[in-house]
Amino acid sequence: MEELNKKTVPILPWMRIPIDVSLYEDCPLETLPCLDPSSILLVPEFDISISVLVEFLIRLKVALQNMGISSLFPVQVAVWQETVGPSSCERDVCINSPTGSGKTLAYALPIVQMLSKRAVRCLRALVVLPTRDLALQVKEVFAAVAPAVGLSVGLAVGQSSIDDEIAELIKRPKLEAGICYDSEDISQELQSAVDILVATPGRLMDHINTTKGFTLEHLCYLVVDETDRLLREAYQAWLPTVLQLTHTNHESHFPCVNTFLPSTFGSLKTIRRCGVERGFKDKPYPRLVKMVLSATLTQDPSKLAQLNLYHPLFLTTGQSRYKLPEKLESYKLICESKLKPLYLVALLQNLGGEKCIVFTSSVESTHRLCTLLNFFDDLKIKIKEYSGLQRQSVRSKTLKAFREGEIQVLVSSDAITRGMDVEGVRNVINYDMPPYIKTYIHRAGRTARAGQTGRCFTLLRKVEGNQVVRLTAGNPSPRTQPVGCVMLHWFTTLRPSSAHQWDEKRFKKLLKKADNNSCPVHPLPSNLIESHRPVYLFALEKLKETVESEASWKRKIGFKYSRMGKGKGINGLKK
Ligand SMILES: Nc1ncnc2c1ncn2[C@@H]1O[C@H](COP(=O)(O)OP(=O)(O)OP(=O)(O)O)[C@@H](O)[C@H]1O
Repeated sequence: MEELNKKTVPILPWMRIPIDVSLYEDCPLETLPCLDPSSILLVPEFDISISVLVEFLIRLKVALQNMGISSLFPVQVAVWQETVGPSSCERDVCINSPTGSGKTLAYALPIVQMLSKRAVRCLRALVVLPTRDLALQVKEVFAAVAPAVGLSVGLAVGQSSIDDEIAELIKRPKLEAGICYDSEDISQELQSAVDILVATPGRLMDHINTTKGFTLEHLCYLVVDETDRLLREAYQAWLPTVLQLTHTNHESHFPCVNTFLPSTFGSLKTIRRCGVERGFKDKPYPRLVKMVLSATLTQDPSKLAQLNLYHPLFLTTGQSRYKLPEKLESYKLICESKLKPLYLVALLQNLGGEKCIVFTSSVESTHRLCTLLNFFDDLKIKIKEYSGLQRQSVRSKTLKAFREGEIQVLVSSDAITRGMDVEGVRNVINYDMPPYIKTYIHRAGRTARAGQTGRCFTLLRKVEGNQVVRLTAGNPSPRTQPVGCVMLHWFTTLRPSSAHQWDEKRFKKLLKKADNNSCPVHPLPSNLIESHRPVYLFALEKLKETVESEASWKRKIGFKYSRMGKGKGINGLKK
């Protein structure tokens, strides 16, 4: 169902009549409707004085300019027009827009603008993202614009202890000396310290279940970013829980919801109060507006049904379902399976130390490949791994160094790089061919962002038929085979089903699902490849020693490598 041909008509009727974002153009901030202070006189429904609002709009524009933004991108203009203004947000919004097209600001700016009219502080916007690094990235965007209009942004991702996080999110009443309040009474007085919360599902559920004073009853906006990824993972039923807690009627649309809600949930269950109490004049029940986004938004009705969307408005770019960034150039390199690392080294040298992300198919091969590459001292490129097997603190440190340019090459598996926005990434290399077009889109989308140019290289294995049969039939154990064979086993996943089909053929089929699918061969000078061969052989020997010593160390400390390696990393992320 997911890998539909690009010409397939969506099943859901509202997806068949989209708003085409490609018909919009960049819009300078000066001419953006409703960001111009004079335009607010046309919209007389505020809880704060007009003069304060005018001041806010001026400050919001300055905040955007301080971010280096002088005009809005097409998707941002389209979402702005559909969400801000007199007919604001009567419908939920689904956005399918290419990687790097500016989806974060597309929802952050309207939310901040709309909430600038609020009179009292309470949690009104919740943004959910699948990973901590992504949540941090999105929080930075909100933090750059929200304070300009007096809004406060919080983060719930488990980066700090739960107590520290609660202290940031909940404002406690000042206790008078000598008076000891009952904790139950205090909960009546507690108030949100933030207007906007950016969260990962796990930590969000912790606060819903246990944090006194944490409530979603005032929520006006729910953003589900990287929707297709979040819908794949149930994460303690976070979505039905949030929808139940924000539902305005006494009748639940989710009759089954109570069956999985934790027992502590009962005391926190709230019926959303009327709008006047929440600081919205003349609107009895400001509806919860949902915004869902992805570069590869699912069209699967059963998956989208989980969101319980209200008259959804579908914004997409162009006719094709899968769209690559306009200035992305795709190239392929075809080589023998056992020479892939050698080609990669030559390619990295060819790219001359430009910022680059190398994608592999698993956390294990990420680790091995990165270890191997670091034996090539001549490369003079700082290379680090970034994978779900690492602790969050290690990952964050690596990402920071990559952002700051101390590291030039990041070797990574898929799970944690979706949505990652690192300035100056000029190249993406698919060391292992992506299995799906969606994977290709999200990997390639780490470059050619925000209208910049970028290149995506894919290494394809030229496997001889008899070689495949020999290897797959024998299934050689890395322990008993000579180094060359061991490496071949480690660096290539030869599946019997693919024995008859070269990567090239499968890759061509995969790319056909995207609009701009031309992918010429990237030539590498053979002398460049050959010049690394002696070090390659040495590096393979060193890698073997390293892997063996790591394995014995893990055995010693009782590390259950096989359990971690099969399907999930230590943080529960799929490989
Ligand atoms: N109007 C703008 N002018 C200039 N730069 C912008 C503008 N809007 C966004 N950007 C920049 O574009 C980059 C990509 O934005 P963003 O991360 O929101 O893309 P995205 O569509 O969410 O991508 P992905 O699908 O990969 O998550 C960011 O570096 C952001 O700062």
